[in-house]
Amino acid sequence: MAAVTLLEARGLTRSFGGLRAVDHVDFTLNSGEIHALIGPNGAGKTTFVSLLSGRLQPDAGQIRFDGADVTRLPAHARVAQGIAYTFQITSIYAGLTVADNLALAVQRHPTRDLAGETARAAARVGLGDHLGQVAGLLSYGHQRLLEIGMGLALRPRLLILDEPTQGLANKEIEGFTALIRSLLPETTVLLIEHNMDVVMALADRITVLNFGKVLASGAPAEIRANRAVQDAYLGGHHAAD
Ligand SMILES: Nc1ncnc2c1ncn2[C@@H]1O[C@H](COP(=O)(O)OP(=O)(O)OP(=O)(O)O)[C@@H](O)[C@H]1O
Repeated sequence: MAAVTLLEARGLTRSFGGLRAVDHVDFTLNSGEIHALIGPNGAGKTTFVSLLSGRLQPDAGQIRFDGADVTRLPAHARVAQGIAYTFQITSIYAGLTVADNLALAVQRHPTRDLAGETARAAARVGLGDHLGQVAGLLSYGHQRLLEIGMGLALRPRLLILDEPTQGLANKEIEGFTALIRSLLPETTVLLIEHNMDVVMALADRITVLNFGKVLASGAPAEIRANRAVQDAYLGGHHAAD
C-alpha cells in the first residue's frame, strides 16, 4: 500500500544567535508509522520537534500537517488539529491526582463521560490502579507513563515523544514499547530516542540529525549500514569491518 503523508517539513530552519540548530530540514512522516529521530547531543532534535509542535517558530521553511499549512499556527491550535507533544521534562501537575491530570487532557475534547474516559486513559498506560494517587508521589517511571497518557488523552493523530524511556528501568521500557505498538495505526508516532535497542525494536523509519541537518533517513537496516551515521553517531564501529 502506498504511504500517505501525514506531516511534511520543507526547508525548516531555526537559529539561536549564530547557531543554526535546525538547518534546512526536509522531513516526511507517513501516516501510521513509528518514526525515530536520532542523533548526537545538540544535533537539533528537540528544536526540530518544537518547531513541529509550535512551541518554537521557524526562521524559514514550511510545515504541512494532513495537507494544511500549519507553519504559523500557535501550539494550542496544532493540538486541536491532532498534534500532541510530550516533553523531555515532566509536564504533569505534581500536586494533582493521576485522575485529575488525565481529566485535564481528556477535557480538551467535548465529552459526556469524563470519568469513564479518564479511567480508560489511565488503563491504557497501565495506571488504572493509581487514579487516586498524587502524581508527584508516583515513581519516575509511572510519571513518564502518566505524561504519555495525558498526550494520548488528547486523542492525537500524531504523538511526538521526546526521550520517553530516559530514566526508565528495563521492565518499564518493555511496557513502553508494547504501549507504543498498541497505538498503531490510529496514532502516528515520532520519537526522539537515544536507546538504540528501543529504536531498532520500534521504528519503521529513522531520521538521523547531525549539526541541524538530515544526515540520513530510511529503514532501520539502511541506517545501521550507513557509514556516515556510524561515524557520527553509532560509535564509529563499521558493520563491514
Ligand atoms: N533556547 C535556546 N537558546 C539557545 N540555544 C539553544 C536553545 N535551544 C537549543 N539550543 C542549542 O541548539 C542546539 C540544538 O539543541 P537541541 O536541544 O535541539 O538538540 P538535541 O539534538 O535535542 O540534543 P539532546 O540529545 O542533547 O537533547 C544545541 O547546540 C543547543 O545548545
